[in-house]
Amino acid sequence: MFSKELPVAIGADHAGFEYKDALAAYLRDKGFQVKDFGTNGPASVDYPDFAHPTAQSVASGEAAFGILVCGSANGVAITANKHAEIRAGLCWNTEVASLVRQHNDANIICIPARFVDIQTAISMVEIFMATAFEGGRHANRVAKISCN
Ligand SMILES: O=C(CO)[C@H](O)[C@H](O)[C@H](O)COP(=O)(O)O
Repeated sequence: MFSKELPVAIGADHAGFEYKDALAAYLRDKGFQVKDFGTNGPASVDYPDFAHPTAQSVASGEAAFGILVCGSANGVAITANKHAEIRAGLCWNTEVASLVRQHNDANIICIPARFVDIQTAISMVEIFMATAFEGGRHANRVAKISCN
């Protein structure tokens, strides 16, 4: 459902960088371009410093969609959703990863690295990428999300 013409934007803090790197390698193997906003090591960092540029890349249309990873995924989700054009959903299994596309037209998936294994993370990204927004009644709801 997402064009390979545009890169995938991906970012993480120190709790998520290993998952970020594994997901980036998976996506490149599948022929996607990846724009990696870091971080790139275990040194403690602040998740907004990585979530904001990732979200901006999606919001600007530079990236097709985004992936954000931190320990619980709450920090990166809260940060990304500060961008008016972003609908960032926290996902912990493949059913939720499908629903966040079907019902919420999410453009960023947020993954809790300390609470899911890497295979689940990869499977969630696969489902997220392959699932279309259902529109209909959901479009009316999504249209009401923005409050500014
Ligand atoms: O923002 C978060 C909490 O929702 C993320 O999970 C961070 O990764 C976490 O806060 C980092 O915690 P740490 O103790 O500094 O590693």
